Amino acid sequence: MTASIIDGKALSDAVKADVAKRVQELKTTGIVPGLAVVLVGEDPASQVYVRNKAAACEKAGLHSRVVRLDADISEQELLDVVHQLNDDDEIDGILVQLPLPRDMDSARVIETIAAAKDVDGFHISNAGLLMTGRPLFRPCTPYGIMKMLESENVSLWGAEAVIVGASNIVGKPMAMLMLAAGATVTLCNSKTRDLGAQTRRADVLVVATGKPGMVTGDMIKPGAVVIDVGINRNDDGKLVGDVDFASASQVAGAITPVPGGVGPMTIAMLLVNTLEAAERRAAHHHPAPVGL
Ligand SMILES: Nc1nc(=O)c2c([nH]1)NC[C@@H]1CN(c3ccc(C(=O)N[C@@H](CCC(=O)O)C(=O)O)cc3)C=[N+]21
Repeated sequence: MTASIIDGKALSDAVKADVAKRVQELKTTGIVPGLAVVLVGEDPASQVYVRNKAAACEKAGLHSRVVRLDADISEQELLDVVHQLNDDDEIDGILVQLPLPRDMDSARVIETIAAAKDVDGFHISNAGLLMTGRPLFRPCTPYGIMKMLESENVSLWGAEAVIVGASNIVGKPMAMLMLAAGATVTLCNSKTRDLGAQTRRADVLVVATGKPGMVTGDMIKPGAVVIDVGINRNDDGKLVGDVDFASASQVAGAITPVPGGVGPMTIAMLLVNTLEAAERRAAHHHPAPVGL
């Protein structure tokens, strides 16, 4: 069998075109959605992502602001910047690029972002809302994966979903979204005893470990849908996922490529979340009557 390739780039373009349309509608009410991206330090990979996010905002008509801070800034200075953005009426969404340098307490920084502006969905309030079935912001990567499965008509109702990697930003929220969609969810981690025995049960397999080539074709059930969240740069500078694409695509029914799979969807869903934050602001916004 040769898997069909799930085109995340094409779907992300469609999602962003829809966002652009809704942004134009919102602008007729006088509201422009605004995203602030805070980048601490000069990690080259982070620079690329931040540039891509700003470009995507511009193209869809959102206002974006990149706040660049020195790597040696104190945690308190970073918290002050976050407070200012919380109070800034032009900003609907705040994203602090992770990982933060050195000894900074990223949990403390994330908990300082106003939950209503936490378009990453990483704040404990948003994690709790998601877990209890009334999400405000869904974390962008798992949200994008749900969109991809929906667009491929993959039903999760009663399906076996196996997730490899239990991070707060991908694995755990992914499990919550798939559970809510009716899947029986298995969440594996680095201690899982026989990983292949778990992954071979999956109708839908999500791999988010940060280890290139971790999942190979022999670990996949024939015909399964395989979602590769990994973005690793190998020795010759090429981007590769956490799944060994060559062997996996011989067994899977459908698979996401790297690049051009999950990554572009993550950015598209960031725009969706920012738009929705602005739409909620519009719903609460009551301009003073003319003449008063
Ligand atoms: N607070 C926070 N929120 C994030 O969402 C966040 C973050 N921190 N830190 C870093 C990671 C990484 N991330 C990516 C998004 C898109 C692509 C993407 O579009 N990738 C392209 C390739 C880009 C390239 O060529 O390098 C693709 O897969 O096709 C990659 C990586 C968001 N992150």
